[in-house]
Amino acid sequence: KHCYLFYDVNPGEGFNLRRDVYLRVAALNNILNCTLVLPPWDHLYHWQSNSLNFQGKLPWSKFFDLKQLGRYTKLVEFESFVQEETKSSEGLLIDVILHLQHPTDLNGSFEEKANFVKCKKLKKYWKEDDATYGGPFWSYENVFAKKLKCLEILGGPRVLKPVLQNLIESKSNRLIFLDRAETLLHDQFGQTDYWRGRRSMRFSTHLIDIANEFRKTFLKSSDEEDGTKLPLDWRVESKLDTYSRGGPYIAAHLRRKDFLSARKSQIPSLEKTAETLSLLAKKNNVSQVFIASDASDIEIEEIMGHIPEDLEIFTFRPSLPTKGKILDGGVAIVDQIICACAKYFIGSYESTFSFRIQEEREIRQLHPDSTFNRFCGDQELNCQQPTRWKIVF
Ligand SMILES: C[C@@H]1O[C@H](OP(=O)(O)OP(=O)(O)OC[C@H]2O[C@@H](n3cnc4c(=O)[nH]c(N)nc43)[C@H](O)[C@@H]2O)[C@@H](O)[C@H](O)[C@@H]1O
Repeated sequence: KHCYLFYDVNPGEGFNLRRDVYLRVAALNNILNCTLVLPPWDHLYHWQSNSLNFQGKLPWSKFFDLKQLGRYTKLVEFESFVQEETKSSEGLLIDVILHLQHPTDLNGSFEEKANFVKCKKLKKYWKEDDATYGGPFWSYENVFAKKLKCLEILGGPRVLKPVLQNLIESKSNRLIFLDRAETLLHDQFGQTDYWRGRRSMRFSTHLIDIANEFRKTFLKSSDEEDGTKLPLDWRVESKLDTYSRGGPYIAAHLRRKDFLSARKSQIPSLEKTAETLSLLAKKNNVSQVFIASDASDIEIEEIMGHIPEDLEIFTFRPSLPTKGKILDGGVAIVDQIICACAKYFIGSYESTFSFRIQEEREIRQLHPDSTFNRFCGDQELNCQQPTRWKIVF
């Protein structure tokens, strides 16, 4: 019988870390030859727009191009799967929940391992009756599971494969749910297979169109002129002879909100931000600056107040109807696409949002010097720049 792999991530994690977890699970799915059931997007903590209501139970097609994703791993959207699987309205019964957790006792050894342990204090799952568990399951009510197991794991798909194979082949489990999937590591971060998966994560066409329209209207930028055009099918991408040019603007990802406390010493003041942007625009010989940020309008205005008059600052602020359609998650992706096509990019310290932009720029083959940059805190003396995780084909 064919196996299906479900998963979920610690609820507090943001969109861009989740994208990385997806790659690890997709790599696992590939070596198991199962079908990955894409976990619906639950309302994430960072999706805070007052003008929008509940932004949960979202399919992946809202943000990504399913056809391209499907060229890396076999997959299906959750709702399509449920419709197919449960022809009646009885709900979905998963065979086994595998709750992943970090080993409690490492003894200083970082050897890969996976061991079943007794499940402790898992309040989020409860017994419906002797044979079924209830749980959060992406806010869906009609989903249950037959068994719950806890697995301490240190490692990636390679370590998990035999465990899952055993569950599938010997114990005839067909629907397997990996919870806390962020515990799983990459087998080969930054290698060819990683980049294959990463390149398959093309954004939805409707979001790319919005970003391109913005570039054309405000930034005199287009893929044709900037050399940032990608082939229709990611599988035919290959190394170019020269680096791409990028659009006639510099772009910044300025992470504020919780980073103001979480990364206090590495986040610059608004005045210093403005100073850095002015300098970079001059250095790159451009008069346009695009800012992607979770900053408030007031903070953006303050930056503008410190910028010389010959420099134009742009932010993507969609109309309400557009925002209602693409939601906070879509707005963030449009911001990322615009940053991905700029002549020069500067991001924020250890933000996965910035990391994903850097990857997009590697995929478009812009010069690494124009990509792996970050803002420094006002007091940072030796401001180390981001690691250069360069694309390999
Ligand atoms: C410290 C950690 O940082 C992690 O954040 P970090 O890696 O930056 O990046 P993310 O995990 O994506 O979470 C940040 C979220 O904030 C919004 N956001 C941040 N920057 C922008 C922007 O430039 N434009 C738009 N439109 N939205 C932005 C967006 O919803 C994004 O997914 C968090 O996920 C963790 O929960 C934790 O807080």
